Formats: sequence, C-alpha cells, structure tokens
Amino acid sequence: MSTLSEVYRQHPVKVQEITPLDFDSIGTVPDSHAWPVSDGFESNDWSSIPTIDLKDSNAAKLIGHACETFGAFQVVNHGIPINVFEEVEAEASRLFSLPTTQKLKALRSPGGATGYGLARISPFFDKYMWHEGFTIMGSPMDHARQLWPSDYRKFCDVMEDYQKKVEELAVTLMRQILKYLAISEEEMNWIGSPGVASTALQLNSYPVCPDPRRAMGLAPHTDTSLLTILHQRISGLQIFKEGVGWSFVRPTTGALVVNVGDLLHIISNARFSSVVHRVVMKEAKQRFTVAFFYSPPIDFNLCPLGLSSGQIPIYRSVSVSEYFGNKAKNLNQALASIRIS
Ligand SMILES: O=C(O)CCC(=O)C(=O)O
Ligand SMILES: [Fe+2]
Repeated sequence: MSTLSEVYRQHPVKVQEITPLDFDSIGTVPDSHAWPVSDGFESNDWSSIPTIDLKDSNAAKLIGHACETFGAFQVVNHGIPINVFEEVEAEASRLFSLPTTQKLKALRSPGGATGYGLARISPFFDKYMWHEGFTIMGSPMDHARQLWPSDYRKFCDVMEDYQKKVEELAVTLMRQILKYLAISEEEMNWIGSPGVASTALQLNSYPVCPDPRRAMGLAPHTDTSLLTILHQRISGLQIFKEGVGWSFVRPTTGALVVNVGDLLHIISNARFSSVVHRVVMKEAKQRFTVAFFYSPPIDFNLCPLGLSSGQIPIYRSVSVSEYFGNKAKNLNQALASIRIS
C-alpha cells in the first residue's frame, strides 16, 4: 500500500453519502438536513486562540504552547501572499457556482479519494450537512476536465501552486513543533523530502441556508492529519474547549488557522490536543474555505516520541495507513482503539 487513495479504496461509501443536496433548487431545509437546535449555533463567543507571527524568534514556544492549550492557533507572516488565497477562493467559487448537474460529473466515486462530494464524516451522522466539498490530491486534472472540458488549466495551476506553498509552510511549522517537543528530526526524516508526505487539499463550500439555526455546516470532528492549515474569510468555524464550550475562530485577513490532528496528538503522547471543531451557519453569505491536511507517508509508523525517562507511552505504534483505515471505519473510536494506558 503506498497512497492515501488506496486506503480509501478499501473503505467504500454509499453514493447517497457522497452526493450533496441540489442547493440550486432548495428553498427550505429538508428534514434530512435539519439538526436539533443547539445553543452554540448562535453563540457570539470568540475563541482566544493566539495569532502567532512565524518570524517571531519565540515562534516554537508560542506554537507549542498554543497546541497544548487549544490544539489550534492562527499564523501570520507565513510567507503566502494574500493574492494567492484570493485566487484559490475565486477558483473554488467558480467550481461551486457550476450547475449541480455539472458538478455531479466530477462526483467522488464510492471508493474514491478525490472529486466533488460530501464530507468523509457524513456516514457517521443521522443528518446531512449543509456542505459540499471538492478534494484534491496533487493534480486535480482528471476531475477538472470533467467540469470544464476545455478550460481546466487555470484551476489546476492555481490548486497545484497552492499545495506547494502550503506544504512548505506545513514543513516549517512541523520543524518548530518537533523542536518544542524535543523530537529529533531523524525520527521523522521524511519531513521536507518532496512528494513523500500524505497530503490533501479540501475545498469547502457552505451555501446560504434558508434556516441557519437548523443546519450544520460540518459536524463536530477531529482531523486525522498531523496538522491542518485552513484559510477562512467568513466566520463559521467553531472549536470546542473543555470547560469553555464552543467558540468561533475569528477570520483575520491573511492569517491561516492551524489545528492539531490525531496523528500529532499521538506523536506528542496526548500533550497536544486534537481539537474538536465544527462549522455552523453564522453569516448569511456563501462561505468558502480551503483546508490542507498534512500527514506522514502512508507506510510510516507513528508512536509517541520525545518522551522523557519514566514517561509511559499512552498509544501503541500504528502505521499511518492503519490509522486512516481505522478512522474511516470507526471515526471517534479510532484513538481509543490504539490506546494502551
Ligand atoms: O470550513 C471550515 O471552517 C473547517 C473545515 C474542516 O474542518 C475540514 O475540512 O476538516
Ligand atoms: Fe476539520
């Protein structure tokens, strides 16, 4: 097994759990998409996750502390110019504005990893989400051609260029994190080698909703990745903190939201929390976001690292492919299934 796509091929999903609602023709929230009303949906609380300047000489400490306290932070001075985000969003908007029949030409296949469709967490919930997504791994050419037979080049160039830039940022962030956790880079010697990490780019669209109090953009989940790097321009992302509850992450021009995923939680021996997050319909505007998921090569064996003497690992060693497979099957039980103490 050598790629993330092969893991997903072994965990096929039903077509109805892939196909988004026809948002073009919908005037009310159907029962299939109506979630119980939750107070937190209309919360006005903003989270206090820090905004960290990557050029700060203390960046490693600030990042480590944010990962321990919140499992998330925002980063500025990261080297990706604002016009790059604008271009990515313009292309995402061009895609999601296509008529539904056209978008369905690029529907993700039941055992597929890429293309148009519902979030991968959908099968685990009774209700559907007010969401449509498009997943890219490397070149999106095959699906882009189905959407725009003679006009796919720009989309591919923009998405490929963005993946390169954001992967470089993921490498920089991971190096700071390893420093903080006192993990030698030799233990993760694949970091920085081009083309070996398992990565995915997820374009998310949350269409305007006729009854935002009943709709869930993206249900509560943790990401499987080491790190996720998200661009949001419009609010809607909420993170959960024990004792605090749900609070919104404030969109900040040019900043990126970084969150800890399960794999980093495992490596850090649970020192870093894999933050639970969700998306609600806060603003009466269509919301586009772009998430980049960064994980080790699929054959890499993970285990808690950087332990001081006497510290006991709380997770057993697990390969990236086994963990992704486990999460595809069991979602929230995946971490518990590898816990040993
Ligand atoms: O759209 C967002 O704000 C969050 C997206 C997200 O959590 C995901 O794609 O895993
Ligand atoms: Fe997520």
